[in-house]
Amino acid sequence: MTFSDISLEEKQKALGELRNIKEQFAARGWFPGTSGNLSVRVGAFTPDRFHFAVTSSGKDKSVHTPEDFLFVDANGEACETTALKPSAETLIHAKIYRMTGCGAIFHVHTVYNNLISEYYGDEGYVPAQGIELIKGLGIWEENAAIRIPVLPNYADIPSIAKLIPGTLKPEIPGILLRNHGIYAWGANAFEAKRHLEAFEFIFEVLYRSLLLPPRPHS
Ligand SMILES: CSC[C@@H](O)[C@@H](O)C(=O)COP(=O)(O)O
Ligand SMILES: [Zn+2]
Repeated sequence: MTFSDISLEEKQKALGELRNIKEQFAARGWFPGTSGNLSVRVGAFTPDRFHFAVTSSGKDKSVHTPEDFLFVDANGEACETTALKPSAETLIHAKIYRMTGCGAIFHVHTVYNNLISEYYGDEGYVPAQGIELIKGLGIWEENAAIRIPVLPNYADIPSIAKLIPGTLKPEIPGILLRNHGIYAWGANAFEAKRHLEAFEFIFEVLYRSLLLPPRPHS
């Protein structure tokens, strides 16, 4: 399937979803200082051939403009002639699509995901157990213990993308970059948003738990 085979309706639906998500996340303060990026896949998928709409690089994501998104292919190259630059982290999105075949990927920088990724960074994963919102990740096992992968935050994005196949765990729909932010994905925009919200809730619980004083002996 080429990009021009994908219906205009499907492309517009993807852009509408991105616009909605962008507005909601911006209202939560999840895009400080132009950070963060979003993408939604369109059309058919094979690991080597797919297309997605992605945020353009360096924009203020708290306002809507006609230059907010563009379509790219599996190599992160623009599908149409445009002056817009795709997100600097487009290759990370492309690698996650290639590995998972998912339908949407959302990346945000928050204080909680930064602090927790640094706290557990040396282990290479964030452990979590006994938090109800683990179910929001689609993991329904009783008292599930999960490990959320943490990758080093190299300045060279292809070097990060190369680590993804060895790091990504099929049952965990997200990866942290140390002291940077999280990538969360799902089969579609609804699911990717639910996963991202669940991760952020888990990080806040973990962080605040670290601050609780020891319980007095009873
Ligand atoms: C302005 S700090 C954030 C960037 O370095 C980057 O990590 C980021 O998330 C946004 O980059 P962008 O190219 O706008 O998609
Ligand atoms: Zn980032």
